[in-house]
Amino acid sequence: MKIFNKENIYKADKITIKNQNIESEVLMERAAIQIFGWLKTQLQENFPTIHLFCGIGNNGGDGLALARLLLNDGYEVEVYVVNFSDKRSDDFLLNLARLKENKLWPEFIGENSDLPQLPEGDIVIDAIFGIGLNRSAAGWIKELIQHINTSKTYVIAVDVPSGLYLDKAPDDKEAIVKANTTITFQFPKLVFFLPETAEFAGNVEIVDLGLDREFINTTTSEAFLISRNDAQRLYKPRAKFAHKGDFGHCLIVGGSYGKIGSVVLATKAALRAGAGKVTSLVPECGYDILQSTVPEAMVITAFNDNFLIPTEINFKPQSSVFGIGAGKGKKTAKFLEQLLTDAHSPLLIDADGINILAEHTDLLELLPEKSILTPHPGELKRLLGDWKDDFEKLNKAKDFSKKYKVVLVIKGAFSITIADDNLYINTTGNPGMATAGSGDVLSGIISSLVAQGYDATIAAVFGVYLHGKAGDYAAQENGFEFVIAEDIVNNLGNAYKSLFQQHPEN
Ligand SMILES: NC(=O)C1=CN([C@@H]2O[C@H](COP(=O)(O)OP(=O)(O)OC[C@H]3O[C@@H](n4cnc5c(N)ncnc54)[C@H](OP(=O)(O)O)[C@@H]3O)[C@@H](O)[C@H]2O)[C@@H](O)CC1
Ligand SMILES: [K+]
Repeated sequence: MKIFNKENIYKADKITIKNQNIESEVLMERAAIQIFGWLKTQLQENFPTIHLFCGIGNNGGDGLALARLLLNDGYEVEVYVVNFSDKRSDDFLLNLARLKENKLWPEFIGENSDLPQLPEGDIVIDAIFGIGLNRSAAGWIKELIQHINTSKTYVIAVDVPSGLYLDKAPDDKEAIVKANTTITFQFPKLVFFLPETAEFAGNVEIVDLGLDREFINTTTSEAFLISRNDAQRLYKPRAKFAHKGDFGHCLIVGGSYGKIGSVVLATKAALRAGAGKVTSLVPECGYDILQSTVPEAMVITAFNDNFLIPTEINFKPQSSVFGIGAGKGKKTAKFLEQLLTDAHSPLLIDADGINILAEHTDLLELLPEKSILTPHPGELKRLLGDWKDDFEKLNKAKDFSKKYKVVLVIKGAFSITIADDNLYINTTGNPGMATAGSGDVLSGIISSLVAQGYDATIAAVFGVYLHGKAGDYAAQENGFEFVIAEDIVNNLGNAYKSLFQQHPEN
């Protein structure tokens, strides 16, 4: 699903009005109807008081239209106009008049007004600012936002939590509504998925306004949200007469004394994700462990008991993983250099592999094109240096990916894959996956997909999706705390199957 920037959202709005030959207020009504429908479904037979805070732009107009629909359906509503300017939009004014026709006169809140009481259990609709925010909320508007945030109401933001910019980091986090749910129109917004700002949006619901399909399809976007429909399209079906040679040979290089488990997990994951053959290369201390825990894999060893040293590899894998559990000793770093120099196919570099690259930046030049790096934020910092906010982090990551022609997967609650100037944001996964070995499983999955012939960017995007989905199945069964990395591997089958189920369970 495309994530549009502010300019393209406004364009989509305009083109729809023109092509569908409608007035702009029709889109506002569609927006209000969508939120009304969502609320009604959630509330069922409950009728809490609903407090609607409406600005004077079109976000406020949406709020007023929603207030009318709720009022006419018998809900108890309290409507406040947050009267920060006299530049009221036409559709705001139209909906204000319609509300008055329905005998509801909103209360106007200004600089010296008392703030309304917001009793626990009531609902707040935040329609103060939408995508038109152009500076931080200040003064009494900020106080109102804080009043909403400290209340014990359930807060639903219309389109965007008021005070949150779409295209830059907040300059005052105290001046942003903290929503429980954000119902956003047509397009997901990037800031809802970035670590510093996701908390303001809460649960995100995307509702359709019927905006111009052709414009959406033909307009390019730099960012995408990957949901089930997108993942489904990435899947490569298997031919009936396929044989294991068609699904590639994946090499997993890693491990050191006490850390052979990481290679076991990645090896299993690579096999379960579908690689035709998997060979693991470990120090000798790992030989028995791998042979007995993963009999399906082949094992070769470095001539050293406890850590990896340069070792000759006498076959050409279609993909390789380097770094998991490897440590970053001198000889291990030398081995990475050898692997990079001899590589015939993209490498996936994780964990200590990334730390070695950060310490020996000359090695970066040797990375084969389309290699994949999968850092968590700490490893990314070692690679890129510090950043002041999420936007700077993404820009630095994009520059890095372009410079070295590699795919970056930044791991997190919403993992982000960066390649060719594009961002792909993952939607699967859960806090149960914050557990040892989870990243090793991801490395195995992605590398397995590369071995099977998936393009590196697609392998990363699809692999991250499958990994999260498998983790969701694991957590669904036994709860977040119970999940260990092995459970993620064991649910990969469910993750694949869910792509094509009519009604997936999660
Ligand atoms: N696109 C679509 O498809 C559809 C969009 N729709 C809806 O429209 C929304 C966008 O509406 P919008 O453009 O009128 O902007 P909005 O967010 O209401 O605010 C603008 C006002 O805020 C003001 N202002 C800004 N910052 C401020 C500050 N810190 N402190 C004080 N004032 C500040 C600014 O004033 P100014 O800067 O000019 O002083 C201006 O008056 C969108 O989010 C969605 O809800 C739907 O109706 C249907 C289809
Ligand atoms: K809002």
